Amino acid sequence: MSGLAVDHLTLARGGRPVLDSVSAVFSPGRVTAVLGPNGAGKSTLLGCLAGLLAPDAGQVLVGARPRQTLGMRELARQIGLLPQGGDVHWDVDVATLVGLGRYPHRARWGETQQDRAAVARAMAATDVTRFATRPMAALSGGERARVLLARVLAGEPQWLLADEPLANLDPAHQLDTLACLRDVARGGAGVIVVLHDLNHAIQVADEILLLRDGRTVAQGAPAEVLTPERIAETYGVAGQIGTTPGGVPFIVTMPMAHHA
Ligand SMILES: Nc1ncnc2c1ncn2[C@@H]1O[C@H](COP(=O)(O)OP(=O)(O)OP(=O)(O)O)[C@@H](O)[C@H]1O
Repeated sequence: MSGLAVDHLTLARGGRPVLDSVSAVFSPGRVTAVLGPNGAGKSTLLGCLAGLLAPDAGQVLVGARPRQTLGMRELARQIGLLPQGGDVHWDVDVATLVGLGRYPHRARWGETQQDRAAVARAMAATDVTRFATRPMAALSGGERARVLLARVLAGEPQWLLADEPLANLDPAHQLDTLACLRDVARGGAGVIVVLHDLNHAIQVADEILLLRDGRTVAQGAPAEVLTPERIAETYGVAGQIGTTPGGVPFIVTMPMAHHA
């Protein structure tokens, strides 16, 4: 499996340019965090990568192949998307919903042992096994969010695209989810995750793609990309970068005026 790439991707939505000649390469076995202010084009980029949005110009390459040469089923096996703020509004139990994530792999004669094992692994990784028989409507927002991640994980995609997967999660489950994304990458898949919290990004990411106004500001290692200057230029806030006594890097953001 080689990389996933966008090459001079350009797209207007509502008559306005939303992606403006964005080029980037994503690597298997690595977590890339996509960062940028509201409206920067992060979700639009994921939509293009997943084949939900067609660019006006430029292209998405899956391996070395233009995305449009892949059939729907092949694309669904290769790329799993967890959309932003996704939810379900029908009466379905957790195990059934997670099982739907196996759909691109399902053989004609039904569920295999491999399907059942992948569903069990995905539910364990997201800590939803104990909800297996519960209807989705009987779960909290954060619990439902974890089930939706489990559905994507069950498909064991080669590329996991997750758009703000930590929204609605408590701090412990946020960290669990970041660890889960790292595990997915350790297993060889490429992970592309949209995040807002810069601390989550530096914790989880091998690489950061920073967008603003539909353009790439920078792509590279977290320490190279998230400098105080870039944080100021991109977000309009002051960022102070430090390290805990245990060696964990952190970033504190504050209004520019409060920055000495
Ligand atoms: N369906 C749409 N029609 C018209 N414009 C859209 C549509 N969806 C998004 N946009 C616009 O495209 C731009 C990029 O949106 P996008 O959702 O990709 O941003 P984002 O970086 O993911 O933002 P956020 O952090 O707020 O989720 C925004 O200015 C948005 O208003």
